[in-house]
Amino acid sequence: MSLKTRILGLAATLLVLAATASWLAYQQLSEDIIQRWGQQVAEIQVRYDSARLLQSLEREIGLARQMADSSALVKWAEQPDNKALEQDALRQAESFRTNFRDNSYFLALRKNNHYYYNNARNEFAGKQFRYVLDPNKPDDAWFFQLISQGRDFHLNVNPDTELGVTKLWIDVLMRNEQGDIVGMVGTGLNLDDFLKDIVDINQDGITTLFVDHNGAIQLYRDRNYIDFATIVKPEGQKNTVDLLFDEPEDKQQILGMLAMLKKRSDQAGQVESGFVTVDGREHLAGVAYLPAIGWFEITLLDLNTLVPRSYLLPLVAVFLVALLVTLLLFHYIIQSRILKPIMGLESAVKRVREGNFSLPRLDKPDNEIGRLADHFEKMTLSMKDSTRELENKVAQRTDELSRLARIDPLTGLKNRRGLDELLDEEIQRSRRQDNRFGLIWLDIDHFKAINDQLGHQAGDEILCRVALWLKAGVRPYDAPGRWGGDEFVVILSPCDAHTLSQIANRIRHSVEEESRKTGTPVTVSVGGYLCQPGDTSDGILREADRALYEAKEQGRNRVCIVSRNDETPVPETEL
Ligand SMILES: Nc1nc2c(ncn2[C@@H]2O[C@H](COP(=O)(O)OP(=O)(O)OP(=O)(O)O)[C@@H](O)[C@H]2O)c(=O)[nH]1
Repeated sequence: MSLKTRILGLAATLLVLAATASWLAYQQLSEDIIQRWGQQVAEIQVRYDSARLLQSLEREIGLARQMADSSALVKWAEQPDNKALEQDALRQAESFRTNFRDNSYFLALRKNNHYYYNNARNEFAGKQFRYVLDPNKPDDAWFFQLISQGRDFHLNVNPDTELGVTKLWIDVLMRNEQGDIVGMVGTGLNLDDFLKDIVDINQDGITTLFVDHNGAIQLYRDRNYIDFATIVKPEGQKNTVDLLFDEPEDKQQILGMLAMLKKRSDQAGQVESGFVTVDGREHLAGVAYLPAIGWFEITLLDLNTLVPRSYLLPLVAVFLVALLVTLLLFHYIIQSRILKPIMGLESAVKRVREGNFSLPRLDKPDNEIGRLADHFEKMTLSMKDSTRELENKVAQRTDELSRLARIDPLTGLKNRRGLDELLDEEIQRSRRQDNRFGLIWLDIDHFKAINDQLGHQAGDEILCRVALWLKAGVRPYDAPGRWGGDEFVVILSPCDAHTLSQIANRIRHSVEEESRKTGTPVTVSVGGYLCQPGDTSDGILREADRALYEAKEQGRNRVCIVSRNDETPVPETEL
């Protein structure tokens, strides 16, 4: 796998890992933030809603309590048939009516179960006695139930069928000095107005409801859930708060919170919160106990509406785009600073390995790779120089060897190989140009005897001297050479019969004369042949050898020129 593929793979893996980690962190963090925030908001909202309810009710409850404590009312309740007391009491009740927010009151006497009522329109002035409460009538059960429970104060959401209104009733027991219950007074608040003020708040995602100490729903925006006349309903038939939740664990959680808060009712301002599912949506529920009225306030926050996670999505998008840009940048840097220079370097190394020292322009980023490329370039240049130098030396050496291979080391003349090559060239030229050339083959006479008498060293010196005389005796463009032992060959080109004879004789004479001067006289026998176009190398040598043989045969120290049958041998000519 190439480095580029690996780096791209690594970058892609990193991208996926980073994106996954970021997404998980975002999920966790956003949930955490929303939970913390939600819990604080839930607590604030619960306290705020509780305060609003209590603020609305406190004054009414206070007035109802004052009314229940009114001595005129208590006295009359003890003697309900006393008309004077009745007048007094009803006057008193009417004064309370004008103070109640709803400008209405009710008054029920235990002794005769008489129920009195007047409303804002003073509709029942002078006829406040409305009816007699019947213990066997379900609509009147509230009165008897409250007295039997002996709870001094009670809030009751109840439709009054006689009066045709649904109200939130504030019921306060009247007690005489001995503490006996003598009746009940209170006022009612129009439920619709009250719900509008306290519960139907126009805040998206926030639901407020109130439940009584048993968990029965008392104030809720959906009237169908309100547990009207809860006091007279047996347990199990009440619309309790758990009806709002889908999951059994949520129901248990909420009921558990109610129980816990009730237990800690002495600690003011306690709020419990937890996550629940309502209508399939996750909500944060905040619950507070209101000891003043014996109710619980529950606030449900739909967190997805209040703080949709999508709010934070642009953040994730920005992060992902930043990540992508970073990776692209990373890829660009890796590509331009590492991969491209390395690939260039690799192809350069390949070229050099194949013997091509001309490098393309290498990328040299300002890093280790750039420095490596620089070193490689310099190394290649130096290799190129030394290779060229080496090649030159080898060529020189080869030329030298080639020259030496064609030179006789003793005399410095061409050796047999050099003469062979030259002979071939002359044969070619003769054929091409249709001209003739001469070949002289000479041999020192009785050289063996010289060697034997004077020694091999002296023999060598004589060979060298003969070579010098030979060179001096030919034309500058003729080629003398040592064929081997004491035999020499001269190629004369161009040449004719006369020149051949003339030079052959001059050589023979020169060796005889010059050697005499050295004190060691030697003579040579010379054979000559005038080569014709079309002659072969073997034929030429054979003819020259034959001429030399003739010269030897005729007594040595003489020249013998042979020619083809159609030519006359040239007689020896003295110089
Ligand atoms: N000193 C010396 N002697 C050589 C060299 N090469 C060959 N010889 C000797 O040269 C002699 C050649 O003798 P031949 O050509 O056979 O006979 P020759 O004595 O010259 O007699 P003819 O040629 O018949 O006149 C031999 O004794 C070789 O040993 C050499 O390089 N140096």
